[in-house]
Amino acid sequence: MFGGGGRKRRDEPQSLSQAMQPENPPTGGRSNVTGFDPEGLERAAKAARDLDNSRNAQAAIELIKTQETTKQHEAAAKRAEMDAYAQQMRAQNIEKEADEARKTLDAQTQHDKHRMEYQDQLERKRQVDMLNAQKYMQEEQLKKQEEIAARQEEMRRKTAEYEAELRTKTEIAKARAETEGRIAQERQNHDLILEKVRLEAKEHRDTVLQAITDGGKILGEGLSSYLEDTEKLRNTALTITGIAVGVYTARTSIGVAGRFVEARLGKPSLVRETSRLSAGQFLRQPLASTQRLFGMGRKETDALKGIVLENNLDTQLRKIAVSTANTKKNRAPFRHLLLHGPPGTGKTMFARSLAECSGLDYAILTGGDIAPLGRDAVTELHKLFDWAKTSRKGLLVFVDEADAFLQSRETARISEDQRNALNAFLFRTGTESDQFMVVYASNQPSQFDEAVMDRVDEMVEFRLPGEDERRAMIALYIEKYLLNPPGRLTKKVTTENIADAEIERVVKETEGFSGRAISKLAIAWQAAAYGTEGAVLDRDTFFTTVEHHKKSMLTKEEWLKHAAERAQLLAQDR
Ligand SMILES: Nc1ncnc2c1ncn2[C@@H]1O[C@H](COP(=O)(O)OP(=O)(O)OP(=O)(O)O)[C@@H](O)[C@H]1O
Repeated sequence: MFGGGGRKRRDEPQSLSQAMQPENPPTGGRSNVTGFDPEGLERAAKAARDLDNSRNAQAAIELIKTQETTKQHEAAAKRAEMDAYAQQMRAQNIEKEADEARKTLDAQTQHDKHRMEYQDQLERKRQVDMLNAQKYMQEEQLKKQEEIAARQEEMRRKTAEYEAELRTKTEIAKARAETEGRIAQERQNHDLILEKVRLEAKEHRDTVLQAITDGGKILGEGLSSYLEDTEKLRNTALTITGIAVGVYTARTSIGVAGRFVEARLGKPSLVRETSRLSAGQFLRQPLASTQRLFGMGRKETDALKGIVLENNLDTQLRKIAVSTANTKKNRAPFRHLLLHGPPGTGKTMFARSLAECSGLDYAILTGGDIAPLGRDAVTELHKLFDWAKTSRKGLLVFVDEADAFLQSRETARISEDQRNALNAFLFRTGTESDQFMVVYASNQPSQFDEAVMDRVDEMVEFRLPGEDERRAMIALYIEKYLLNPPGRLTKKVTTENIADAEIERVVKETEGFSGRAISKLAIAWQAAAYGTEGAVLDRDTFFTTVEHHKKSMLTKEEWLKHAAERAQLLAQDR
């Protein structure tokens, strides 16, 4: 190609014989010095010459050339193949590299994710630690404040004692000085005083003698005229009898009032409401109170009056009421009850009614009142049970929201004071008693301490009212607040276009309502009616009020849900 077209190269042999010609032909014939035998070469040269001279030499050369070209083409094809192969390999390499890069990126992303998660965990942990530290600091602070308060109280007490002691000493010294002074003076004035006394005695004697003389004279005259007048005699007898009766009544009343004042003063602060008579009540309703005191009033016999319950629960509660009344009659030990279920389902109502029907007094306390009492809670609880023991009739102690106070000592985080209060409560309720029965009410009884659970003899579950119960409750409260409101002065409500179909619709719409919610709904109907001229409740207002109530209930539920979630998160963080 580079040799100038088809020109032959300078050293290229022109023929086969040339090609076979030895370059340096041996000069000295057959030499055996190197062991090389030239004869073969000569024969080959001769053969080549023969070939040159042959007619087919040119064709043979052409053939060789053609073969050579073919080989060159083959080599080129091979090269192209190799190039293609190299290309393919390069493409594969690129793909591999991309693959590797992707994997590296994935690994990097994963690593970053783990790092972020770890950082997040660290951050959470840091916050939890911070919260714990803050809590610890607050507790420490509180402890310190309590210690300071205790120290101050101690100092105040000591100062007061010291002051009292000083005051006493001063008083004694003053009294002594005064007495001594008076004695000295008395001694000095002795004669004068003697004279004065003598004169006073004489004067007194004269006055008395004169008075007796005058009195005798008047009395003699008066008595004789009085005895002669029978009208006056009868009047006198009546007056004396009246005075005697008055004195006797006053003495008895003072005794009774005294007993009530004592009872009132002794009422423990933990008791929020009680059926035991108080002095205030006695003064406000003397007649009713006296009747109650001596058990003269009309006694309720139906423990479930005004309480709407599903059939099974109704039966269970009636049995409890009968057995409690018999327990009291037979002076057997009372059984303790646990009433559990959602708020506003009638637990308190039943406890009150149970006490009334079984002839017991009742006292209502709330679990939430115990914690704020701090270390005084123990004393107050002892006071409560001591007071319970003084009840003549026997006392039903109703502990509302009991879970707030009787939480498990194992799981719940309760303070030392609460723990002591719980222990005091357990101590006082540990043995059977025929003086008081405890009725616990709770929305979350699962949080109770094991020992409290152990003290419960019977458990009763109150559920949200079903359709039938809601129907009965709506009827009950429509009667109570709209058609026949209690009290002579309360105005009756006139309903317009409200019949069974409307009530039925409300029964459906109030699904999920508690007894309390239904009674509040009836009160809202009443309020809406009182807002009109003539106290009328029409159909539209009837349903709008229900709608409004439902919305409020949903909002409340939302809030409660959020509060529960927040509490859960807090608990997790802890
Ligand atoms: N079963 C019911 N039948 C009739 N009225 C009911 C019933 N349940 C609740 N109510 C009404 O709801 C009011 C509140 O009921 P109660 O105080 O007995 O509920 P509770 O279960 O003790 O609630 P909490 O757990 O909040 O103390 C009652 O005064 C009454 O008007």
